Amino acid sequence: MRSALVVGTGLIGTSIALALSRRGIEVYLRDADESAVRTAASLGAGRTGQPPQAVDLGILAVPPARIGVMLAEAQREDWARVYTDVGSVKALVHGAAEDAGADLSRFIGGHPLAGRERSGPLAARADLFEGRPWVLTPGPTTSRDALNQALELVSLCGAVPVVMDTDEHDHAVALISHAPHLVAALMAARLENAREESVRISGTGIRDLTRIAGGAPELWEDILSANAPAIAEVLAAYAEDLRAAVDALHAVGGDDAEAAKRGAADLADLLRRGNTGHARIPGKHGAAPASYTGVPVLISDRPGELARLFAAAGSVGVNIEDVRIDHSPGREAGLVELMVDPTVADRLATDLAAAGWTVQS
Ligand SMILES: NC(=O)c1ccc[n+]([C@@H]2O[C@H](COP(=O)([O-])OP(=O)(O)OC[C@H]3O[C@@H](n4cnc5c(N)ncnc54)[C@H](O)[C@@H]3O)[C@@H](O)[C@H]2O)c1
Ligand SMILES: O=C(O)C(=O)C[C@]1(C(=O)O)C=C[C@@H](O)C=C1
Repeated sequence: MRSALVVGTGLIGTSIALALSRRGIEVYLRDADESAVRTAASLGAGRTGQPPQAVDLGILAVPPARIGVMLAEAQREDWARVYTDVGSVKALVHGAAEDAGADLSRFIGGHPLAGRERSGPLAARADLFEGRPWVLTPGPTTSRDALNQALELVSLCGAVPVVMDTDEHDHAVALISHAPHLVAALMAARLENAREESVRISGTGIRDLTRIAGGAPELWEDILSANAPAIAEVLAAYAEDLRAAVDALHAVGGDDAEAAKRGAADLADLLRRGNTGHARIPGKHGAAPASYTGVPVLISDRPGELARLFAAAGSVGVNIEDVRIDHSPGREAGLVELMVDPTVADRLATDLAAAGWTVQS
């Protein structure tokens, strides 16, 4: 691939454009919102303006409901040789593209399973897709050229291609992305009118569980509507489990000793199922989930402090696998947990402490 056009320079489009530009691809940017294009260009994601001729790959990174019609229009105006999209649902996109009269042989559906709870070009990151699954949904008529260009895109973004059919994809994301998003929103919505005294003491648990509830409501309304039946099926299963959990809790808190025992066993069973399900979620690069050890370090709230801490870990040869930051508003310090291989955790704690960092035990 030599050239690409990204339509929709928000979080995902700009992240892709940044990754491609860094790999030397000539990237053109387009968006209905002029300021989004200008911002993306100023970040180094590519150039504004019309490409002089059709580019190798057109990447449609707009909300799912817009993709089908946009593909047909792009093909009529010959923006690119072949196209892919990044929409979070796939059957609707393929159906809408067909209804709009698009040439499906020059299109392959795509969906990177990476994102953030923030929108727009300023939230973009060139490394957003590193090691993440990127689903491709070729149809019966998809050309070899479209498949190859999409595979090259995935590889240039550092992601891992996974081929699926559209229905299989939509059922899978209902379970692992869309229903969880709704539940996160339900949990966060409970805080809307909660007492300030309660919300103030929120810890990392509720923060982790509700992070994605911060996503843009317009985009998520579009995504959820486009995959509604599959999501409703998953929610109905949650509802059964919730009913059982409520019954178990009532029994545990009641006067009947036998019922309380059964209720406790039901709760334990649910929690065990949770452990098993959680353990199945793949870790980085699609590998089996690794268990890392956290090294908690207290840092002051000064610009550059985090970068200095990462550099300190790097200088003693330790790879940081993940990081959690607990930043309490109004405090001058934050707690950073460096997640590392268990075999190097003690050495890292000792070396950081020796270098003057406040490592918590
Ligand atoms: N947010 C995520 O975590 C995530 C992850 C993977 C895939 N996706 C998918 O990526 C796509 C984009 O999501 P995002 O999070 O980048 O959203 P975003 O809101 O950050 O960006 C979308 C951009 O599309 C532009 N746009 C909308 N309609 C347009 C049109 N008709 N013509 C030109 N530009 C138009 C908007 O102005 C905006 O700049 C969606 O299809 C979404 O389902 C999102
Ligand atoms: O990490 C996040 O913030 C996301 O919302 C990412 C996430 C996901 O559910 O994993 C959300 C929607 C996309 O279609 C793909 C990825």
